[in-house]
Amino acid sequence: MSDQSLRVAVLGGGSFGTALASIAADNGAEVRQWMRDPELAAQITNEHRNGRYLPDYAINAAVVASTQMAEVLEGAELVLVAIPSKAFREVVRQARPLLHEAQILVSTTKGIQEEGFKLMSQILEEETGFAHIGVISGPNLASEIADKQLTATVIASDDPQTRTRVQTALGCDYFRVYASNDRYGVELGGALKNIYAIAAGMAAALGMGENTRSMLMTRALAEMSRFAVDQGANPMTFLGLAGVGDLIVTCSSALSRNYRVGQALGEGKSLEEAVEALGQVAEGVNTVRLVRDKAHEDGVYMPLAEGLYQVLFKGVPARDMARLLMLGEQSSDVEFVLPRKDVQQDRREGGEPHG
Ligand SMILES: NC(=O)C1=CN([C@@H]2O[C@H](COP(=O)(O)OP(=O)(O)OC[C@H]3O[C@@H](n4cnc5c(N)ncnc54)[C@H](OP(=O)(O)O)[C@@H]3O)[C@@H](O)[C@H]2O)C=CC1
Ligand SMILES: O=C(CO)COP(=O)(O)O
Repeated sequence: MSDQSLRVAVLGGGSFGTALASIAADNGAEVRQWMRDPELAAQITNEHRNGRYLPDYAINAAVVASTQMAEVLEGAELVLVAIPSKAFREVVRQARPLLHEAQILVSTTKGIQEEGFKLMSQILEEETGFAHIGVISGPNLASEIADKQLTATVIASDDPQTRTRVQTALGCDYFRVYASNDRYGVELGGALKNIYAIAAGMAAALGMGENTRSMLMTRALAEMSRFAVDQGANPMTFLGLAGVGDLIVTCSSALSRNYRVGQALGEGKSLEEAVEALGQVAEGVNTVRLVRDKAHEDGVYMPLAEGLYQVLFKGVPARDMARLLMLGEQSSDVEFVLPRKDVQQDRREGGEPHG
């Protein structure tokens, strides 16, 4: 699927941005990558290595990195934005005068902006008003992609041109790109699963078994899709790569930064110590707080997110919280088949004291 005519710009010099830049270059595109660290930019361009974020992997030698955003964006048809959610809007604002309407803008970031509970593609839309906007999300551990492990992702956009252009730009013999038109659902899936990855890392550190991990992941999927439906997303999206696919990988692997934060917490470190030891962004820490608050506000039942919030921010010991969660409501397995309210009703009619 060689794409020699294409120019790709990647904003962000972290692990995922670098892995995607290398794929596009493997595919024959002319790739420029922007970052603010001049030493790292020189290392990528000259040594074809990202010593800070992906030290063990070779990057395609055609990737040219720079701290000059104008050079990177000039002539780019496709712009991938791989910047953590806290700095995303600031970087898009910096880029805005250099962008033009014909460009395809794609977020790769799995996080939420606190003000207005905005997802990253909504920020792209607000800041530019462009028509070609999309999101990449899926089970995509950056180091495995850099190692060319067989991987799949999703490009989600309601714009067909965005979907097909990204499929040809990034699809290759080790990276498959599936299409979705549920941009909101795909993006929400990527952000939400980080919450449960922290919980899974914590459960592993506490010595909990495989049954527990399976229960956690499956109930996480129920909780994520319940929240998504409340927010107007299509719950079927959660059956795909950006839902259950990303949930599986992030809840199973210490290559996930969110999982590693959970592990550190389970080993008894404080949140500050866990985040500091990681040295990179774990989006889930912020997401758990935002989602828990939003769920409260909107009346969505999210016991796992609430429990994790109590552990992270209120000092409740993780093991005590796990026990408490086991005493919570025994509700419907798949609530799109048997609604939760029907189970509650059955229990009331059956004379149970607690609904
Ligand atoms: N890594 C992965 O496996 C995957 C990550 N993602 C998502 O991709 C998003 C970001 O990519 P990822 O590469 O992982 O991130 P990293 O944490 O590896 O790197 C973050 C990058 O963003 C830069 N950055 C941070 N703040 C600013 C700022 N204010 N101005 C300019 N640059 C800034 C950093 O620069 P500096 O070094 O100078 O601080 C660095 O280049 C994450 O939010 C994550 O959800 C999605 C799929 C997989
Ligand atoms: O999103 C990811 C894998 O799909 C990476 O997760 P982390 O941000 O937890 O490393």
